[in-house]
Amino acid sequence: MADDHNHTDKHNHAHGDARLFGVPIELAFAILSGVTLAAGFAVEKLVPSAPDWLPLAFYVAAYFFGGFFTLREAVQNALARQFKIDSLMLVAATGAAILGEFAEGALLLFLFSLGHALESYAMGRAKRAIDALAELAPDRATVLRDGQSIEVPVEELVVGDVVLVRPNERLAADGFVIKGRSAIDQAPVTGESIPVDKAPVADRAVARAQPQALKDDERVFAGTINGSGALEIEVTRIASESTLSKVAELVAAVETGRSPTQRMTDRFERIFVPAVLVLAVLLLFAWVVVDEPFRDSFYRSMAVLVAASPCALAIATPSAVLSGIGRAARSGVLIKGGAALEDLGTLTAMAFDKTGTLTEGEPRITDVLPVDGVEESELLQVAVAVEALSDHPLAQAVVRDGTARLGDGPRLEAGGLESLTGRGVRAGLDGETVLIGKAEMFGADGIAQLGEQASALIERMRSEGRTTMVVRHGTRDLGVIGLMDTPREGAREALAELRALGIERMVMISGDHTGVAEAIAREVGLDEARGDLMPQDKVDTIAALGKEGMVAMVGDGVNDAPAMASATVGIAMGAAGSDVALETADVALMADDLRHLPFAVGLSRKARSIIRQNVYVSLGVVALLVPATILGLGIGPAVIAHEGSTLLVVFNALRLLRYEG
Ligand SMILES: Nc1ncnc2c1ncn2[C@@H]1O[C@H](COP(=O)(O)OP(=O)(O)OP(=O)(O)O)[C@@H](O)[C@H]1O
Ligand SMILES: [Zn+2]
Repeated sequence: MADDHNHTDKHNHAHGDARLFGVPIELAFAILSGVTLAAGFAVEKLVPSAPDWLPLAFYVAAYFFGGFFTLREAVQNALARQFKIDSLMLVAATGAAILGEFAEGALLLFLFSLGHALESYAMGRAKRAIDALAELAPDRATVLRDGQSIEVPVEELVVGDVVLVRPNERLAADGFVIKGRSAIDQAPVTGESIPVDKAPVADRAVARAQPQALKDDERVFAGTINGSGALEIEVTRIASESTLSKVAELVAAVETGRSPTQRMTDRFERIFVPAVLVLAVLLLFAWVVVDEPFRDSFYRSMAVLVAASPCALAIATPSAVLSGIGRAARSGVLIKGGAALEDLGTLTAMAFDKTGTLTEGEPRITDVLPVDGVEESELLQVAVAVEALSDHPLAQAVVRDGTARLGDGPRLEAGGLESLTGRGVRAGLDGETVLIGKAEMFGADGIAQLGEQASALIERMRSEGRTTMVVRHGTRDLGVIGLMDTPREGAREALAELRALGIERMVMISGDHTGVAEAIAREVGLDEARGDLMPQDKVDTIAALGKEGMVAMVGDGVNDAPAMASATVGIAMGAAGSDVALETADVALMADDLRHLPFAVGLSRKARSIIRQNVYVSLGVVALLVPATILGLGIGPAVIAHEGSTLLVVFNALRLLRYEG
């Protein structure tokens, strides 16, 4: 009795796009069934002189058109060793025919097929909202090859091609800008409402070698819309691997059946459906108990089957999940499945990574404080030489700003970098060891204590909210470097909105010093910050929060993967630039914008409430209809109520496509 819930999927796959007289073929058949039924009925009632076989022929035609797709599906299900209670409609219709009630049976099949055709159509709308994503990128691109500009289909683009983008044209490929400036509307991919300014990369070879390190103002995406400047871009990904096609692929593959509500309804159906079958069989023998002909008992039994068929319940959740995910994708929020969608709406706590999540992730050097007897240039030279080997965001900042401060001074060469996770780095320089990292790294694990002066400098800078690192060469502390990252624009606003939505507990978790973490937390309006956490401590913190309720971990998805995995929902930011983030997170915000978070939570809340309404309506209708049919309600009204509730549920779910936050 498996897989009742994916029956609409089958509808769409089995007879997806076929059309007859311009309408979907399933709907056309349903209408033909209605027309032939009406004709048969008219002939039977209005033309007494007509031969008996004439209305019968019309009814048989109505049976054919009304039953065709249901029969085909029943056969397909049977071959796949599955059973759907819908198939019993055929039993009921056959029964009616055997009893000579052709008009009644044809009415049953007509209404049933009409309802299901409309249901498929409505579900198709939610699906089309998703498929439309992939079609945002143009089919053709203008490329520069051997000095000539030629137009090629996007499938023929290769990595390294130079694509010309005219003003106001849609981009055909992911890549980076090599010539020209323009503001690009990235809404189709990232959901950002304001166009993003783009400029050429400084060094093409570097950009080509490390496309994942491209900055927001260099990187461009297929499917986005160019502004008023002409651009030349170098392609970094072939069309089928563009961010847009990945998103479309991930969304299309979304598992609608695994949400908490869906699991509950599946369990319910596993008990309910056999119970209905038993009841129907018992009712066949009603004539033994009450004084009535067998045909009345049979008719009642069929009516009960129709009434009890839980089609609306089966589609209650998938329809809402599909619509919700489609709507989210349109705003640059990728929600991977029904479970993520529903969980997102029940969150009570959220943990945030600091760097790159609540802050811009572009720290700058604010202070360079050598100890007495050391020159600033020596401190910087050593720091730059070692950090050049590390890819930590702090290291990149030290290299960038340090080099700028050093000007044309001599450069040193370090080697043998080893990173001490969550604390700092170690490398060799001039035959001696260099240690760079947070103060807590010193005085443990066989690393000598910090000198007095360095400790004092650290204290002072931390009280000002600076991220600090000590530089030691051999046995000498050279000094301290202070850095500062700016809070992300919109972070404060987003957190306030989340609080208003009822996320009671919001905590920053950071590997940085607690004092620094607290300073940033205050700036963005978070009331709780935990610092000095090693990766494992972050996982433990999430687990502890998880004991109190549903918790999400918001990070960049790259080095927070373990913490994200231990949360109920792992949310990655800036996923448009990172495949890892896109693939590992449960929810991916394509843009680097926290303001999409309240939108996602709000949408999920709405989805949950729609799912709840749908479940109540489906169960409510069945609960009313079953006793009503036992007491004598006819098959016709039962089918109308059955199909009506199914359609109500699907159209209710489609409201999510119009959600505006
Ligand atoms: N390459 C490095 N150079 C200097 N210090 C480093 C380096 N790597 C790590 N550290 C120190 O270790 C601390 C923790 O680093 P880690 O990468 O675990 O931080 P994080 O938790 O990812 O950062 P955040 O909480 O700021 O997002 C940093 O704040 C820094 O003091
Ligand atoms: Zn149905």
